[in-house]
Amino acid sequence: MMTIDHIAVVGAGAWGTSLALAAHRAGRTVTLWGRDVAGMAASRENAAHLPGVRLPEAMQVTDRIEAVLAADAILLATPAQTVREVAGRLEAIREDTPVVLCAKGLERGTAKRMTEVLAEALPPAAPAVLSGPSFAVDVARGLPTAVTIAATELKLAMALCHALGSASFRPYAETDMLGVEIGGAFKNVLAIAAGIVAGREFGASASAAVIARGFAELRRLGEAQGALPETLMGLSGLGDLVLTCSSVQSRNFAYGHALGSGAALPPALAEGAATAPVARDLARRLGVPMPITEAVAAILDGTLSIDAAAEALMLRPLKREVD
Ligand SMILES: NC(=O)C1=CN([C@@H]2O[C@H](COP(=O)(O)OP(=O)(O)OC[C@H]3O[C@@H](n4cnc5c(N)ncnc54)[C@H](OP(=O)(O)O)[C@@H]3O)[C@@H](O)[C@H]2O)C=CC1
Ligand SMILES: O=C(CO)COP(=O)(O)O
Repeated sequence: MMTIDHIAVVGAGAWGTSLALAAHRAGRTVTLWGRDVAGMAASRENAAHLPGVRLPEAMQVTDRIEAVLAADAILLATPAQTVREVAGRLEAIREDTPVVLCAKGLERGTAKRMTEVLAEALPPAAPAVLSGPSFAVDVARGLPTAVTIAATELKLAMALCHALGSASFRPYAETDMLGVEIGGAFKNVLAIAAGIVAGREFGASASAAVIARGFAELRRLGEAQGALPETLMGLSGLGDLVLTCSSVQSRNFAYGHALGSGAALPPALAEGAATAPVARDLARRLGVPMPITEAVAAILDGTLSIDAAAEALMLRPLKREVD
């Protein structure tokens, strides 16, 4: 079996730092790269994103991209809209170096998935995707977490699972990269919808309806592109949807909650805000009905009020549930 000993993580935000800790706990040699990490390297703490979590001395924290290039596998954990630029900086990697995409989003402007972006920006990479219900702070603290790692070749996905798995971090291998990517990107849009529902105090029944009908949209969008239903019902689809639609710990949910309650929008990253209009346009192109996504995109661009969106969703023509 392919052996992965040295793991480099590109992106020293909440997720990149947590994944570096997971790799360290799994016994790997770990390099964490960030663009402004001198303070973190000295203090052994990511004070901005994971205060109070100590980084082990054995973990190399660096702003030198050359330190990443020799790794056996690279986890790319910067936000979705930066993946093209950041991947481009890795052009000197060895042919077929596994590059694991950890961002959850679609690229603005192109509507491309992260694997499509990587194929264009870094052709020598062997792509993989890591996604699933996993708050960075839970992973950083070593709380039990399960995710999916997908690659076209099962043996690469399995090698990555072996490299990252530990008693607190359990990856499952998968070959349906497309399904895993769609689940991870699209659940953020639905988490904003669920946040809006909670912030506007539409009630617990409405929250459950958004999760179930939102999942119907996720499934339709995924299947229209060839994703497997089992993947969409797995950790990266249904699993992450349930997590982020039910916790204010989710930045996407918190963003929606602020919209719904009229509070100031939080400054933290909410990937779903960029993905919503992209997913809406993609769905229209594919002829897939996605009314909740349409509503979120319209609320975000200011063309529809929350109350008008809720009324329009409730008064859509009555239909069979499974259609
Ligand atoms: N946080 C979580 O619980 C989880 C997050 N994810 C996904 O991981 C991705 C990253 O999220 P997360 O880590 O939480 O976000 P954060 O906001 O915590 O961190 C983003 C990091 O990316 C860095 N960054 C941004 N732009 C660039 C760039 N152009 N070049 C280099 N570095 C850059 C930032 O650097 P700087 O500090 O210098 O600005 C920052 O360190 C998202 O797609 C998210 O959906 C997935 C699962 C869980
Ligand atoms: O993807 C996540 C958990 O699986 C994190 O969600 P947020 O980006 O909404 O915080």
